[in-house]
Amino acid sequence: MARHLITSAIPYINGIKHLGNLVGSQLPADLFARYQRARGHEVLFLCATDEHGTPAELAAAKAGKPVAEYCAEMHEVQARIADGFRLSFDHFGRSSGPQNHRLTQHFAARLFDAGLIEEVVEQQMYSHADGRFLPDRYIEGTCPNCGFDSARGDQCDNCTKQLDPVDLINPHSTISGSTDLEMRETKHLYLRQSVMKDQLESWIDSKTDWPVLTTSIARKWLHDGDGLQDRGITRDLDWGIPVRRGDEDWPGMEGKVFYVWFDAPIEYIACAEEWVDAGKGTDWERWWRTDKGAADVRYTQFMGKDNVPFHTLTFPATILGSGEPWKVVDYIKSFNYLNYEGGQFSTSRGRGVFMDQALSLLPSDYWRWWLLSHAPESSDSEFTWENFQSSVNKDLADVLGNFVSRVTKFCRSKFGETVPSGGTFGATEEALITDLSARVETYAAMMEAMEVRKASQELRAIWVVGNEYLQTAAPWSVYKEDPQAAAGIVRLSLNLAALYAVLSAPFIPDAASEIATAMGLGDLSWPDDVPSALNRLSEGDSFAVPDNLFRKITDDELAEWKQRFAGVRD
Ligand SMILES: Nc1ncnc2c1ncn2[C@@H]1O[C@H](COP(=O)(O)OP(=O)(O)OP(=O)(O)O)[C@@H](O)[C@H]1O
Ligand SMILES: [Zn+2]
Repeated sequence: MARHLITSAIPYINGIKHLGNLVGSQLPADLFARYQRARGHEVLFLCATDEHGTPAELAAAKAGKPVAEYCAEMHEVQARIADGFRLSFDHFGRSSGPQNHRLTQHFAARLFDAGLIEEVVEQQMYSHADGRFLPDRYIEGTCPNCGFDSARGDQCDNCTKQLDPVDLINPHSTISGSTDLEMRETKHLYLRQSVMKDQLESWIDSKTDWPVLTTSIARKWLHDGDGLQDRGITRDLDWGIPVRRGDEDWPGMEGKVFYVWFDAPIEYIACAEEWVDAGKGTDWERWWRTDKGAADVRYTQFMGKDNVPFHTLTFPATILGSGEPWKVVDYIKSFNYLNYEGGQFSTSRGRGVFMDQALSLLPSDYWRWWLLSHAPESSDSEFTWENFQSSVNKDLADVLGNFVSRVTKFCRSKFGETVPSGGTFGATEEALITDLSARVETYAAMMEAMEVRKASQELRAIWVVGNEYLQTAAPWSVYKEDPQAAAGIVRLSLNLAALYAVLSAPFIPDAASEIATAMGLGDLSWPDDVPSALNRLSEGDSFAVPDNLFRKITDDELAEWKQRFAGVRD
């Protein structure tokens, strides 16, 4: 039995996530976790909300709530929606929890002792009207690069250039609108990533099996311009993890907090501690400390491309730089972007379909199937309502749903709701079993490799094979001449339905469990081989005809939804 630690990029707290966020991180991580559990492996699957930083403060201010209260509420909202999508986290934590405070302060102390943190006195924008510094998104102005007039202090949303507040032309405070700003001295901590460049580079070079998307982004940051830059890891903000050196004060850093990108990945570790503190596990270090039992853990991370630099460089620099035996990631599965109807999904602009809205239209399996089978792996992909309708109707309703419905209904009409006896396997059945054996092997290999689209294609092909078999074997015709032979075909087909439940569960867990329940399958453990899997239901076992598993999306619905989601969410 292998041990898999799996983390999804932690979703930011400032709103409900869109379908792009879901398919770029949590959903494929869930697919992999479900698959590894089905294979009998020990899995710890963690996710959390990412709660610090200026966007959280701004969103709370807009909602008229204290930021801590806002985050607590939004965490509950995100947790509930994650449940709705059947995301099978072992724990869904919070980066603002006390565990993460302690660990983040601990790492900062270790890095300081190792000479990897530098104290820098620098100039930052100070607003007289607001009586505070204006980091990141608290300041807006004209982009020096492209001329966009509402570029933020940390980045221009138009040209994506990373900015420093001091770069902005005609800057103003986003709190008060005031332009009465001045440059003031303030002290900040910098993580000396540049010192670790060679170590990080040879570590990245050793990852020859990683997606090119992951390693190419890491290399770009290692080499572009003057090479890997040191990064400011503190901010003049109230909301965040106070800058402390372990449990001691940090002279000169009073009133400052760590930057969100420093503490967010540390939450992957803190979340395991939260999992124990919540009474769900007993030993978190067994997953995270190689000196305390984590040496045999395989750690896989899932994320969208914009998160790659922090996971390939900043976070590894943090944990390697600590000099302590923390588990380092073994594989980073990254994704391109899912776009929406000819443009981008955007939380800030309310563009696209958001997770809560999706669930109000259709059950989660419909979305899970479409999103995973169109995952933006080798390039960006695009959600269109037409494509969604066509995939759902064809793959789920016409292929899988139809197969299960036809075979169970036919059996009930001729043999009743028990698996019929009699009949033998002929050449058609032998060919089917050979074909399926090869396909199931390919499917498993694709799941193992996290080739999400290819795995979905193979699963669909496995469903198609069943339909074709039923079409060729035609038990409804055979029955007229030879009911025994028809019984054999039906028994095999019922077993196929049961096998489909097992194989499909990582993608569409609700439908899979409906099929399994209808077939009287007690467990969804992975088959050792196809021939024995097709004997799981024996003669005389009872089954039920499941309710219509999937319904079709009508043209009227398509038109209505397309229009409803064309604008901007309020
Ligand atoms: N359009 C997209 N397609 C795929 N993955 C995405 C997309 N947008 C964001 N992601 C990924 O979603 C995960 C969660 O993102 P997060 O909550 O930080 O929002 P974000 O990146 O700020 O997105 P947005 O700006 O649209 O809110 C991250 O791993 C991110 O890389
Ligand atoms: Zn710009």
